[in-house]
Amino acid sequence: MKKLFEILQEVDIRQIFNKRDLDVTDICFDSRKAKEGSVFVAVKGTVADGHQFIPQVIDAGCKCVVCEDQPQKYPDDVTIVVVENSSLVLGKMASAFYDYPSRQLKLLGVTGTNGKTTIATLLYKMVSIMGYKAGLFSTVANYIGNEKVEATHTTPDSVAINKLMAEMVEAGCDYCFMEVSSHALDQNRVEGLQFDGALFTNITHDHLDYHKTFKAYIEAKKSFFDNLDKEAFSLVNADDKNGMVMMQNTRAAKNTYSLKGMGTFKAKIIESMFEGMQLDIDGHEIWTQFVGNFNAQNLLAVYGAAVLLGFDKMEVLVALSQLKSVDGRFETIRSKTGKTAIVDYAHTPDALKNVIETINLVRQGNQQLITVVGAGGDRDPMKRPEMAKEAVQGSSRVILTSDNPRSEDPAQIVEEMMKGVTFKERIKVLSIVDRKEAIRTACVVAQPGDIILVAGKGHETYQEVKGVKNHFDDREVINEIFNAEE
Ligand SMILES: CC(=O)N[C@H]1[C@@H](OP(=O)(O)OP(=O)(O)OC[C@H]2O[C@@H](n3ccc(=O)[nH]c3=O)[C@H](O)[C@@H]2O)O[C@H](CO)[C@@H](O)[C@@H]1O[C@H](C)C(=O)N[C@@H](C)C(=O)N[C@H](CCC(=O)O)C(=O)O
Ligand SMILES: Nc1ncnc2c1ncn2[C@@H]1O[C@H](COP(=O)(O)OP(=O)(O)OP(=O)(O)O)[C@@H](O)[C@H]1O
Ligand SMILES: N[C@H](CCC[C@H](N)C(=O)O)C(=O)O
Ligand SMILES: [Mg+2]
Repeated sequence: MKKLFEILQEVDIRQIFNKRDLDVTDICFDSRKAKEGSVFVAVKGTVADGHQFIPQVIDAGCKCVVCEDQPQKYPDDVTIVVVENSSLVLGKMASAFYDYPSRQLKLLGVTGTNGKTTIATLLYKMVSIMGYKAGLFSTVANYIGNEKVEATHTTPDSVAINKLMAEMVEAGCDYCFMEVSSHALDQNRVEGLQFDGALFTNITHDHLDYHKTFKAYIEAKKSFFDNLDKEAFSLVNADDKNGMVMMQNTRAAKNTYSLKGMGTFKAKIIESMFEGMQLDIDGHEIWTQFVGNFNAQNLLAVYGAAVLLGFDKMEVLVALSQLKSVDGRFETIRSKTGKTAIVDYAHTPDALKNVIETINLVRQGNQQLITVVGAGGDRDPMKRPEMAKEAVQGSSRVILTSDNPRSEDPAQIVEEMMKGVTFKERIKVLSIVDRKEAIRTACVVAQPGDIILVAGKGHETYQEVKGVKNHFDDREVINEIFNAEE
């Protein structure tokens, strides 16, 4: 429990009505969860406006409301705090309520279209190998040390972040690694957190349904770097054409990583195989259990971030060579008959292109690549034809299927993907809307030695259809089919 004035300490208040020394038991921004003792923060969202629900929360017993527009009527025993921007204030209040946990941890945030989960998870695993306790916020799961906490978002809301981070501090974590999505940046979910470092991977086509323009999408990512303290470090991928843009207005120390040219941290791929690749990182050769140009970039980013966090370079390199692939990212399953399936979370055109290029780099001439891929419903529709185009260009055959259709008709999504396939290319494309059937067909068509890429859902263990999440796991489906093979 805290006093209201304590959690408002770092907040710019425009006006305050009634008393400040109220007891506060929790911070709430959803009227449906408000109770006596809650401070209700009215946030203008993408669908609704929290201000609409102020009468309801007062009825529920709330004695304090933080808002942008002063309500016309409210009882005398309710404190009204008027601020410029409620969602910014929500982050600051949440930090204060939980005793500023981000200031008690070494906190690194990772942003970019692809690679966030991979890099944040590998850093979390790496510092654990080196003997430190760490926390993780990721798409796949959150962790407090070894304790797994289910993730609902890539980056949760600011109250959930601070609550979990306080538990990390309580559990004795020294480090925290966090994926920072563009939605989170746009909605100020990380406001009030003190980052020691920020990392940028890349920016390519995604989420234009939300951000509308690519410029706005870049701006959202860039805001992360604009808001860093001068004691923090930034680390960006210099091989991405918007890498340097991220650091244009930052006060933080500027660092880059690059496989292609100059950079604070540099690496080269020496040899690639299915099982892994030999890398030269900063003049040292190491064997890693990852493949692909993008994974070389990810590993270099992990190395750079760890060094900037103060770890010994040689110790970092040793730990790097011990790291294994992340759940649902380039996960390999082999059949008794010699077929190889790869499950990967590539759900953007760029990720799909990269993963297919990687497979083509290590596949022998006589091995066919059969790609099974779909695109999510209620998400950026513009990426659909692009994803099909990438799949067709790099594969021997393609089966277009359903991902998470959500509220949409999956057959319609497949048709939209089909628009990216030219008439001439159609001969190598099949549409099978049922994902299980699509995977089964790919496995049947494949000959011993062939590779089946099942892309888009990675670690997911459900398929969301019309608001219902049905159990579905690409890896389970593949194992079942492979086990039934003679
Ligand atoms: C589009 C989007 O990002 N929406 C997020 C946003 O909700 P919103 O702005 O739409 O909320 P709203 O419904 O307009 O309501 C506005 C306010 O009124 C309140 N309200 C609403 C109804 C009511 O009865 N009472 C009430 O008080 C709401 O609690 C809210 O404070 O803020 C909520 C709280 O933080 C999020 O849970 C919610 O995530 C939705 C569920 C979501 O699916 N988000 C996805 C797209 C997302 O965030 N994805 C990224 C990953 C993307 C990637 O990189 O791949 C992520 O970080 O997970
Ligand atoms: N550095 C990278 N550049 C491009 N593609 C990548 C990179 N790293 C991983 N990928 C591809 O993108 C997919 C998703 O990777 P990852 O989960 O690490 O990204 P993410 O940024 O966390 O995605 P999300 O926004 O969905 O949380 C991987 O399965 C792989 O195909
Ligand atoms: N974080 C991404 C995940 C997409 C995964 C894909 N399987 C889908 O459901 O579209 C998003 O919300 O756009
Ligand atoms: Mg992620």
